[in-house]
Amino acid sequence: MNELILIINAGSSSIKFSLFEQTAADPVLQFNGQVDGIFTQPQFSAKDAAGQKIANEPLPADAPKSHDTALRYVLDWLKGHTEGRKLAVIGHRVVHGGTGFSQPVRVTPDVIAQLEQTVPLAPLHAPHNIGPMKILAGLLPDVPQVACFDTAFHRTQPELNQLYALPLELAEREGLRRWGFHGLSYEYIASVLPQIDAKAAQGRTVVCHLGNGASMAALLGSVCQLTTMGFTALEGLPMGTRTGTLDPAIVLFLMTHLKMNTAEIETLLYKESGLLGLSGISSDMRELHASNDPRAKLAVDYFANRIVQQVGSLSAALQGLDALVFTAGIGENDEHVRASVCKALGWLGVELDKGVNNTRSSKARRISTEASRVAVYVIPTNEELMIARHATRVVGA
Ligand SMILES: Nc1ncnc2c1ncn2[C@@H]1O[C@H](COP(=O)(O)OP(=O)(O)O)[C@@H](O)[C@H]1O
Ligand SMILES: CC(=O)OP(=O)(O)O
Ligand SMILES: [Mg+2]
Repeated sequence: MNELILIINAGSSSIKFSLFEQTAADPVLQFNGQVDGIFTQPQFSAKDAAGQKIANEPLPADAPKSHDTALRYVLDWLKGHTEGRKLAVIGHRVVHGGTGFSQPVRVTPDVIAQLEQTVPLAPLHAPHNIGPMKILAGLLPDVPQVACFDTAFHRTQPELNQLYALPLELAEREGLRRWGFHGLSYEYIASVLPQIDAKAAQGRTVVCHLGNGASMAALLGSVCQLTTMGFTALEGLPMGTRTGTLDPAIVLFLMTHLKMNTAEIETLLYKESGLLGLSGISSDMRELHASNDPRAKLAVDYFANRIVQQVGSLSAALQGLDALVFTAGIGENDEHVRASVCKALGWLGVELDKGVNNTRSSKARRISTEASRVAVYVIPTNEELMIARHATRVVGA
């Protein structure tokens, strides 16, 4: 029987996992699932390869609410579903590769020590990316682990698009550059685009990764030219609880005028702003659409407006636009956000097919009319498959 590949994609409030079987061709999915609401109401769910729900249960109420508890719950469940099967490799999504990593690497104690330096650069993610590596090294010391980085895909951006206008020596010494994130998602989209739209794959495509964290990337011939996130996953679009781009002088004002300290400002920028801060209601698009409160509408409108502005900026970097792709939680599921973005892009030749846009599906699909000058697609992302491909290659090498 073929060996298995386990993928862990730990987010700020969830741990997603996928189990693949190794084959001579692409890894084949067996199960996937997650524990979400880790700090609120931790809930475990899992699906089989056909997408059927095979588990959906709350974690024990008396267990500590932590990533550690969530990971152990996932591993226990997997044990019962992988009886007698050998695990060949474990792959991890790591949000920030810092200056040290621009390629997937085998996890060693030295790699973990280097990754620990990146915690201040990705406070919502890095601790939860590193934690599972340590737990799994203890539980399964013989299984190799591979770390795959969200920042790696963006190293192709032209130098001008990676720089900040800071003194060059300081920026170089401290790694103050526009790293970019969600690279595994963009890499997956770039890998399937040739089958969906060969012209766009060779041409100019803007991908909108709109999840709880949200960013956009301009791809020329599937190679990244510009992305909206920068030194950290705070720059660019507003997000569930993150501000997106701000005038940095606001931070100085908070420090000098309101006497806020670093921890308070970090909490404000990462956890209390974005859709949650604007609406005062929720970080979740579903709850905002369900609300009649004008502030819920304000938050949704603000989000869509920023996306439209970024399409302008990214299209300028590409000198035109052949295709626009929506992906991740909001991009794949939210027809309202897609419709308002596309409506505002009418001047660019975007024409949405409303019927297709409003039809729910988990498949990749074109949602623009045949006449639309820019082709618009919804393409479900698959960061886990991308990690499985990398992990297999790294341990095979
Ligand atoms: N059916 C839906 N309609 C609108 N938005 C949705 C829907 N399902 C999920 N979302 C949005 O997607 C977000 C989660 O996206 P996801 O890509 O899983 O984020 P992350 O990986 O950053 O946790 C939720 O916070 C919510 O805003
Ligand atoms: C980089 C980032 O924001 O990741 P996520 O969308 O998973 O929070
Ligand atoms: Mg995500």
